[in-house]
Amino acid sequence: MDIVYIRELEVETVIGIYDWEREIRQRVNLDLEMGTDIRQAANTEDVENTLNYKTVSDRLIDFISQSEFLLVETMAEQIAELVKEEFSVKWLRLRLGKPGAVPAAQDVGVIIERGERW
Ligand SMILES: Nc1nc2c(c(=O)[nH]1)N=C([C@H](O)[C@@H](O)CO)CN2
Repeated sequence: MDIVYIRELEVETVIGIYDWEREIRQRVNLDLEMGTDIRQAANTEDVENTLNYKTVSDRLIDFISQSEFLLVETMAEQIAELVKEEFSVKWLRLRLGKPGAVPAAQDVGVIIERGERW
C-alpha cells in the first residue's frame, strides 16, 4: 500500500461546545494519510491516475469552512466518511487538531484510523 498525504492543512471554522465558541471562527489543522497505489500514476505521469491531493485539499477546505460541529470527534468522523466515499479511499489516518483550545498546550485533538490496510 502506498500513501498520498496532506500535512498541516489549516482551515477556519465554527467549532466548540461553549456558547462563545458558536460566535467565532477558530483554526483547525489536519494531517491526512490516504492509502492508494501510486504505480499507475508513476508509469504514466498522469494526475488522472492518482489521488489528487490538491482536489482533496480543496474539498476539505470547502467542507470544514462551512461546517459548524460541536466536537472535533464529530468533525474527524465526517471528514473520514467524506474522503472514503467521495475519493474511494479504503484506508486513512487523520489527525485533527484545534490548536487554540487549551492555552497551555501547543495543540489538542484526535487521531483516527479508518478502513483496512492492504
Ligand atoms: N475530546 C474533546 N474534548 C473537548 C472538546 C472536543 O471537541 N473534544 N471540545 C472542548 C471545547 O470546545 C474546547 O475546545 C474549548 O476550549 C473541550 N474538550
